[in-house]
Amino acid sequence: MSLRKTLPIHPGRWLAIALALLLAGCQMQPPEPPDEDKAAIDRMLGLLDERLDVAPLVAQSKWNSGAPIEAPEREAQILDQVAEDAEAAGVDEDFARRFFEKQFEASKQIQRRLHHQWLQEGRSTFADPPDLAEEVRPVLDRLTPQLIDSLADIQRIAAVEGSGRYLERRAAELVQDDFDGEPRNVSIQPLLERLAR
Ligand SMILES: C=C(O[C@@H]1C=C(C(=O)O)C=C[C@H]1O)C(=O)O
Repeated sequence: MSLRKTLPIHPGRWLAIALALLLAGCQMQPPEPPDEDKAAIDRMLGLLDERLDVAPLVAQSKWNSGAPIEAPEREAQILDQVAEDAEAAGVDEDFARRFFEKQFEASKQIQRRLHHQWLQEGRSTFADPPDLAEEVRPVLDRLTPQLIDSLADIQRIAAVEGSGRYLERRAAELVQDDFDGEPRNVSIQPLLERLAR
């Protein structure tokens, strides 16, 4: 039996079939946010990465001074400022609060892991540790208003289809994956909860 008989499709039909397949393929692609929303998400992820990078400096400074990793009065002070700035930027206060609480958690996770590691290694003090109050906390304080501006962007694009999926994918590229990426996951969690898939 010839091929022509087993597959009796008129040559002209192939074009229609190819077009139909192409269209079906397009519909199967998950939606992507517009470029400017992608840029806003990338900006947020860059800031999260910068904030996580500060944690080892905090850990060094506390290793030398013996200060506790948990500093609840410092967290409360940041949250007061956050509440004020969030209101001015039109960011939902509960969202901002939860977001920063997760950033504290991620930072403390890194600090605890490092202290644990240094304890195991029997590490002595660092020769030239950064000063927590004078050098390290000011870096975090400079990031806070930038993060709040970025939260305003995130809030604006929260309903954009595919924004959560895009953030998750880009986090793997733009945010450090130290300690098996656990601090990264903690830091992006409040954003993933907010953004549409
Ligand atoms: C970074 C510090 O350690 C912890 C984490 C904080 C943060 O991420 O901003 C704030 C206070 C501490 O509970 C610090 O003491 O400054």
